Amino acid sequence: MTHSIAGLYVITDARQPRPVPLETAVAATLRGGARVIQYRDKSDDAARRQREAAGVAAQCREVDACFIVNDDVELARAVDADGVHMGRDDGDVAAVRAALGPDRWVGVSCYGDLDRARAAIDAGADYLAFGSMYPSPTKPEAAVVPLSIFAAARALTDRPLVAIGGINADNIAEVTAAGADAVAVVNAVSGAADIEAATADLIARGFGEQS
Ligand SMILES: Cc1ncc(COP(=O)(O)OP(=O)(O)O)c(N)n1
Ligand SMILES: Cc1ncsc1CCOP(=O)(O)O
Ligand SMILES: [Mg+2]
Repeated sequence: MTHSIAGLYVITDARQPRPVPLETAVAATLRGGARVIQYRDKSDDAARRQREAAGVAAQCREVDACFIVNDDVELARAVDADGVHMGRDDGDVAAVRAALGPDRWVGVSCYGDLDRARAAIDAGADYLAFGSMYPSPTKPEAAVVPLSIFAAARALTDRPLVAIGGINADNIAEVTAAGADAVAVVNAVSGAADIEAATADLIARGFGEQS
């Protein structure tokens, strides 16, 4: 497995029409220092998804950033992504692990559920995501999970732990202090007037200066 799941983990904005062209937004967040990018698009426009994911994959490859595809293992394989992220509605983790082989990341959403985390580990997950940590502007229906989930999850595994949901410049430091290895954001980056500066600011506040 190449790359690491650590630091700021930027998820692309699924809104259509896009407020900022996807390529422009990804280029800015990479310039700001993000080195984990997830392509997240909830539409059924397969041609656009394929085209966009291939474009983001190429942008990530240029700077050796890790590229993850949300939900869709076939798309991840088609664009030679570094991994896939799976939630509760996205299929069987063990089957995805087998389909992707040992060299690509399989990330699994555990929400606030440690039983789900145990099952994900047993099924071969490489990293575990927890959240929503705060009310999320992107997913307002998501239940909020206490910060103590990271200490509890750390007792289960050494795998990277990712925090997601409502994380911004004001609260990212308390999430990393609670034990998250990586912090996934949508709105704190894609909703910013200056995506490059917002990315650099989140990294500095959450992780200190990254090289
Ligand atoms: C890093 C990361 N963590 C959690 C999620 C959420 O996955 P899921 O619950 O499947 O919800 P959708 O993103 O598919 O709406 C994620 N995408 N990435
Ligand atoms: C996909 C997802 N899953 C839980 S919250 C969330 C959205 C995160 O977006 P934001 O960083 O804008 O709250
Ligand atoms: Mg999903």
